[in-house]
Amino acid sequence: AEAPVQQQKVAKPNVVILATGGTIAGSAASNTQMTGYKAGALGIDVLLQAVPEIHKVANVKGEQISNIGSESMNNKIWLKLAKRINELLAKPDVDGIVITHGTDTLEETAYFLNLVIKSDKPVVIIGAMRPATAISADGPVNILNAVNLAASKDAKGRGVLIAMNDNINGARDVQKTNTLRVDTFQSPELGYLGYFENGRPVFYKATTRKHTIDTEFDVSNLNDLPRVDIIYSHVNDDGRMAEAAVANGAKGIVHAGTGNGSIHEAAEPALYDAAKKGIVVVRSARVPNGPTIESTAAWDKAGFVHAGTLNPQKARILLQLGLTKTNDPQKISEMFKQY
Ligand SMILES: NC(=O)C[C@H](N)C(=O)O
Repeated sequence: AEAPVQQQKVAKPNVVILATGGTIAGSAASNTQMTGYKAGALGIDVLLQAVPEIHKVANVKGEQISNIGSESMNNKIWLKLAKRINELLAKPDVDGIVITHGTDTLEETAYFLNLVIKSDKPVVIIGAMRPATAISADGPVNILNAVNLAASKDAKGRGVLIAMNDNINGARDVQKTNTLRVDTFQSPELGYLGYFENGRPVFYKATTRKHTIDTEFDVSNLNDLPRVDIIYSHVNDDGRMAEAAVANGAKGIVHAGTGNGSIHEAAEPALYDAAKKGIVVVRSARVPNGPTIESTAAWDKAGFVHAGTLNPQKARILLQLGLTKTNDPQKISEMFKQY
């Protein structure tokens, strides 16, 4: 008689979900209420109970890092989150991470982690536009897709990924593009990296910009990040906001300029003064698409750095991390070409 075939049990990947708050953990008085709810009201256990299907895909453990609306995200939670992810991913028995987050600053946290996580294992960040209590809440399917992605070998080495509305976006290029709709996360300039097909992640593209294990940034000894302010330019801009940034101890200024990062002539003197004091000034644009490129104006001669396709809020993060290494504008300019 033939020997019985040994049932080979394939071990499921181990995924840790770190919850930070947001609408995905939001609770409203009724299932038709889509706004005016309390963000960050439900704990990680309640979120995961809504999606028992994740346990077929992976061994899932949840941890609560914070429970806030992401409009109130801060350096302290960022550093706690990054350090915890680095600690978890250093363990051989952790295969991937999912972070639940509010959508308002999700693109910022994603890019920050993209630059400071020291592992090529998958890190996926998600949120929701409808509270967990809403009819057709988008959180549960985003959680299921995210666990599939974090458990997938294909997601390795691609930087931090955003898994919302059946699309995969990369942390560097993703933006929240709509205040209310569930298809708000797009990479308008450079496009999606892939899609979910029946929950299975399928990649079509990868970023060529450096991230995770290839960056020079290390948060392990940081307890705070340098202050960098964003100044939004407009008609009749007069440079007072730049003066205020300097007076309040900014180490860097991101100027969200008009057009291709243009600066109002009345605001120029305050920014030149800031640069003379050793504050690094980055020119970015308030226009949602297109790069901010070098300029023949006196701006480049004053040492202002141009942000490329990073929007002001992402340029701010790269400048914060750059300033942990140097305050030489030329070296920071090199970083803007690589990351
Ligand atoms: N959809 C959301 O998650 C918005 C919420 N204000 C947050 O960012 O926490």
